[in-house]
Amino acid sequence: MTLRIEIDDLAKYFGAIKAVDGVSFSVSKGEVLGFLGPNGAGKSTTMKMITGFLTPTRGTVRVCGYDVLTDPISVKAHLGYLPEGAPAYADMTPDGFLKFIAEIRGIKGADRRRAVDSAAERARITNVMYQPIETLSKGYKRRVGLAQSILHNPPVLILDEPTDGLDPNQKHEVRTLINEMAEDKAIIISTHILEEVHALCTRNVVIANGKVKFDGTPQELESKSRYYNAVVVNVANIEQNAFETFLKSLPFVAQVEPVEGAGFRVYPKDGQQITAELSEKIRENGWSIDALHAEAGRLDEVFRSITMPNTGAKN
Ligand SMILES: Nc1ncnc2c1ncn2[C@@H]1O[C@H](COP(=O)(O)OP(=O)(O)OP(=O)(O)O)[C@@H](O)[C@H]1O
Repeated sequence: MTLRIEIDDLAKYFGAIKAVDGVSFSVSKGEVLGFLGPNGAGKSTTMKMITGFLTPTRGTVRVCGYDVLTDPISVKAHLGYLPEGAPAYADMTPDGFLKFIAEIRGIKGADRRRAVDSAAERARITNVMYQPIETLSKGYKRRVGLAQSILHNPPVLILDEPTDGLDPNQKHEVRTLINEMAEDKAIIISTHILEEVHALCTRNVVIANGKVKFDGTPQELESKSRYYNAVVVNVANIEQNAFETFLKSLPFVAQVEPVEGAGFRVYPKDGQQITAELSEKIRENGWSIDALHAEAGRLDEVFRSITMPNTGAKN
């Protein structure tokens, strides 16, 4: 495992606001770290400190072994950063903007053309290269930002909500691009989208109120949800009260609650998978199943259970 990003006791205070308060984690080559948390948790502030755009109040950041405070130029050379929102320089074309960024990064001559063409191709923007950025759709603007971040083929990528504002097809394309790049880079992405946690991330760090609340795999994260492996089930040819009693009598069921117009939500004992067993028991009774599906976890609900463990949510 090659450590590419090392963050130790990182903090940023804005007056009395502790935006980031003692965050530590590291990211290795081949990892895509999903950096998650509710609004105002401190994600963007952390990313800005990793990329050298904000000076920490306390703590250290090392990128490929270079300290962001003492060696900011080496850090910037080794990382690509997609900030929130759209690129500045709205009156430039993507071609002009990318050439300009290449120039700043010291990429010249034939190398510059090659770097611009390759980044444009990977970010799928070759068809809009000569159109002013301000006239592009939100999705294309986002992809121009992404092209900028990978222009110098950096070993480390920091992407702040890379799929924000994209339609489902564009989201899919950007996720594919990130997956393509994942093998030989260390990547941090911030996101609000649970689907992305599964589609992209090998590991997740959740922060809230500037502190790390969780560091683990996507599966471990999802298991924090009270809906983890819960099943919603409805049958046609049995009276509802009798069906509820039957469900509660099953040995692998912890809890049953009615779902408005859709039967019952069944919570498993010990978070186990119960879909197959449950459908078998129902069929044994000769009832026909109208609906039976595992509950999809919800990221906001997972955040709640991690950050507010005393509200009845699972912890
Ligand atoms: N320049 C600043 N001056 C004062 N407070 C700030 C500044 N930047 C951020 N904050 C505060 O720091 C906290 C963390 O903000 P940050 O933008 O890092 O959160 P976030 O997790 O990225 O949120 P979101 O998901 O909404 O983008 C918030 O309370 C925010 O208001």
